[in-house]
Formats: sequence, structure tokens, C-alpha cells
Amino acid sequence: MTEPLLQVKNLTKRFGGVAAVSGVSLDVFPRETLAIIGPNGAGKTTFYNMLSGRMTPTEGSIVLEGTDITGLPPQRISRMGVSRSFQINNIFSEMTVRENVEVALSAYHGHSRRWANIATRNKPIQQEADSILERLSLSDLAHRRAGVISYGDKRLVEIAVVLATRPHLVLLDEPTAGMTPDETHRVTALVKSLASTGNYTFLITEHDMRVVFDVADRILVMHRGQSLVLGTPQEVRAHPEVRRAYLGDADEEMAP
Ligand SMILES: Nc1ncnc2c1ncn2[C@@H]1O[C@H](COP(=O)(O)OP(=O)(O)OP(=O)(O)O)[C@@H](O)[C@H]1O
Repeated sequence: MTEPLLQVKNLTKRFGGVAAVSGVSLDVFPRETLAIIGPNGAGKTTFYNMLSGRMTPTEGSIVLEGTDITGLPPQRISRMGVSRSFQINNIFSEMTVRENVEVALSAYHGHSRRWANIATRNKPIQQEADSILERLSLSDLAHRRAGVISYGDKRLVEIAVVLATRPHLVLLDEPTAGMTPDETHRVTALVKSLASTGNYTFLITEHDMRVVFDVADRILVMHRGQSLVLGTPQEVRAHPEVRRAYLGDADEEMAP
């Protein structure tokens, strides 16, 4: 059987008396797309924050490709192949789209992140940036300033920046939040294509159930910090507790 890429055991985070995440265990396998859903306050962000090193767990362990990464700082975890794309834009708006990807590639290859290094026009890095932009259908925007492109395109540039670091595990935080239906479709298609043709494993939090049921191989439903159900979309859709605790009347949104 395939070894898990990520093994989470009994992960717990308490803030005073509040258990934001409580005893969550989860194996994530290479090249799967696993969605984490749950109502507001379920603990999704806290869970992500522990995986990416922004928060230290109160209890439990996180093992990435056999190495215990529990409580390591974000930069170390990122260097070990875990990349996170945030809900907020964290790209350089004064740089062009391509320069943003070049900066990320330069940093990944161990060059300085300073603008001067990008300006030296490193050919292999340019070519690699172009190929990432092509993969994300962003080539037409390569020379536009990142600050002036649409919100949806900015989110795609963020994903391009994440891919530039050659992550083994990509954490996507609400990737379609605030997007038009068209942009949502682009992101959904992109995640599916990267998952099926690349060497990527995705964890994705998302409120749009159509997106979740479209992209996910498995779904973890969190409720009040705990893992309520972990299963295939079919299993989750059929689960009575999920319907009661989370989906309620919104069940029709889950239809494929
Ligand atoms: N730094 C903190 N200090 C105290 N309590 C916190 C902190 N961060 C989160 N919490 C609490 O932990 C619980 C889980 O919050 P979290 O943000 O992880 O949920 P979520 O599922 O991401 O919600 P949303 O979908 O609204 O982003 C909530 O009750 C929240 O108030």
C-alpha cells in the first residue's frame, strides 16, 4: 500500500478553554486532493496553521514523508515541501506577473529574493516562469503589473508562485472565495488538471460545495474542532450526521 505523504495524529490546539482543534487524525496520500470542510469556527484555519507551522499544536504530531515536522517554524516546513496559498493576496503588485513567479523561483533555487537579481534576467528562471504561467493559462498576462489584473487572476498568480517552490503538498485556503463563476471554473479545472497530471497533493478548504465535490477525492468534515467524517464525496454526501450538523437545508448544493 502507498505510504502516506502526511500523517496527522491526534492533533489538538487549545486556546485557554477552547479546543479549536481536538484530536484530529488524518493520513493524506500522494497525489490525492483532500478537502476540509465545516461550518465557521469548525477549526479549519487552526488546522492549516498547525500544518504550515504558524501555530504549535498543544498535542499530537504531524509527520511529512516520514519526518516529524510538529512545531517546526513555517520557513522550515515550507522548505520541506509544504506550500500554502492564502485567502489574502500576497503577491508583489508593483512587479509583473512573470516577475512575481521569477522571484519565487529565484528564492527556491537559493538566489536572493532581491529585485536586482531578477533584473539580471536569469534565462533558465525566465523559461521556468514562462512554463508555469503557460500551465496556468496566464501567459497573456505575463508582462502586466500584478496590481492591475483581476482578483481571480491574482489568485491564480498566487498559485503560480506556490507551484514555483515545487511543493509536495499544497495547502489551498478558500481558493475560489470572491471569484466570479467563470474564475471559479478556471481554478477548479486547474486543480483537477494539476492533480491528475502533476506530482501534486492538495489540501483544500472551501465553502463552495460544488467546488468541493468536483475536485475532492476525499473529504474531511470538521465540526467544533473534531473530525466528524472522513470519506469519499459519496460517503460524506450520504452521512446523516453531516447532513444534520453541517449541510442542513443546503443539501441540494451538494448535488454534482
Ligand atoms: N488565536 C485564537 N485565540 C482564541 N481562539 C481562537 C483563535 N483562533 C481560533 N480560535 C477559535 O477556535 C475556533 C476555530 O476557529 P478557526 O478559525 O480555526 O475555524 P474555521 O473553521 O477556520 O472558521 P472559518 O470558516 O470561519 O474560517 C473558533 O471558536 C475560534 O474562535
